[in-house]
Amino acid sequence: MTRIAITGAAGRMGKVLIEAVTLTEGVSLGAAVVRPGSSLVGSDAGELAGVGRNGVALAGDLSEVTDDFDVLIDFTFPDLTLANLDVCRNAGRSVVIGTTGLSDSEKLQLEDKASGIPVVFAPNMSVGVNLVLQLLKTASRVLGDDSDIEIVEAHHRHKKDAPSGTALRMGEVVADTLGRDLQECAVYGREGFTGERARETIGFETIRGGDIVGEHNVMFAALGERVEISHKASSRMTFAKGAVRAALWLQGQGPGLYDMQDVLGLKDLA
Ligand SMILES: NC(=O)C1=CN([C@@H]2O[C@H](COP(=O)(O)OP(=O)(O)OC[C@H]3O[C@@H](n4cnc5c(N)ncnc54)[C@H](OP(=O)(O)O)[C@@H]3O)[C@@H](O)[C@H]2O)C=CC1
Ligand SMILES: O=C(O)C1=N[C@H](C(=O)O)C[C@H](O)C1
Repeated sequence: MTRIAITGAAGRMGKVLIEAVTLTEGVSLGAAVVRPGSSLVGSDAGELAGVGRNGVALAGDLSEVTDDFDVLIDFTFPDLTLANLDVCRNAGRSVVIGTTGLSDSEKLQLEDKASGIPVVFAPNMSVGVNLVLQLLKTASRVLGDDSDIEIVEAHHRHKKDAPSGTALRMGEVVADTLGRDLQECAVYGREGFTGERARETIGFETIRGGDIVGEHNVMFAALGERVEISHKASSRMTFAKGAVRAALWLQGQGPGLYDMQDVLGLKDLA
C-alpha cells in the first residue's frame, strides 16, 4: 500500500486529490496538510473533501508528518512547492508536482532540489493533454512551417498564473519540434497597432472566467485550411487520477526528474 500525503489539501485540487486517493486501490491517505495556523488544522481530511470521515487529521506543517507517507502530491504555489521539495528530500520521500506558474529560476531550483529523490513534475496530469502533446509534434512536423500557430487557453476566474502551464508546455513542444526558441518567438496577447503577424511567432491568448476547468486549443492556420487540436477538461478528477497514477509509478523509480510522458509511456511514440 502506497501512503500518500497531499499539501494544499483545502484547495480546489487538494480536495479532489483526497477523493481520488480514496477511490484508488493500492493507495491510502497518510497525511493531508493545510496552511499553518488554519482553523482546519486537526479536523478530518475526509470530511473536508466530502468523502466521509477517514481518521486523517489535517496537519499544518509537512515536516511534522514525514513518517506518515511515501509520496507527496503537491498542487499548490511555486514557493510552497519548492519548500515542500526540501522537506521531502531531507526525509527521502518521492514527490508528484502539479503546481504551475514557476519562473525560469524556480524551475532551475526545482531541478536542483529534485536530484536526490524521484519526482514527477508536469503542468497537466490528464491522459488527454499528454496525448495532445504527442499529436502536436506530428502536426508541427507536417504543418508547422506553413502555418501560423496560435495557442488559446481558458480557465476559471480564480486561476492566478497565465498563460497556463499546459499552454506553455504546448508552446515548448511546438517550438522544439520546429527548431525555434520559445523565449524568442512567443507573443503573449496582442493589442494596438501590432503590424502584420511575424511568421515565426507562436501566439498565446488567455481567457479567464467562471468555473471553466481547463481548455486548450492549438491552431495551425495556413492559407486555405486550418487544423485545430483541442482538449477540454470537464472535471478536476482527470488531473487528480493522473497524479495518483504518477505517485504509484514513482514507487518503482530511482531518483530523478520525470514527467507524465514518462509515467504514461508516451516518450517512445512518434
Ligand atoms: N498539473 C495539473 O494537472 C494541474 C495543475 N494545477 C495547478 O495546481 C495549483 C493549485 O491549483 P488550485 O488547487 O486550483 O489552487 P487553490 O488556490 O485552490 O489551492 C492551493 C492551495 O495551496 C494552499 N497554499 C498556497 N500557499 C500556501 C502556503 N504558503 N502555505 C500553505 N498553504 C498554501 C492554499 O491554501 P489556502 O486555501 O489557505 O489559501 C490552497 O489550499 C496551481 O498551480 C494550478 O495551476 C491545477 C490543476 C491541474
Ligand atoms: O489552474 C488550473 O485549474 C489548471 N492549471 C493547469 C495549467 O496551468 O496548465 C492545468 C489545468 O489546465 C488546470
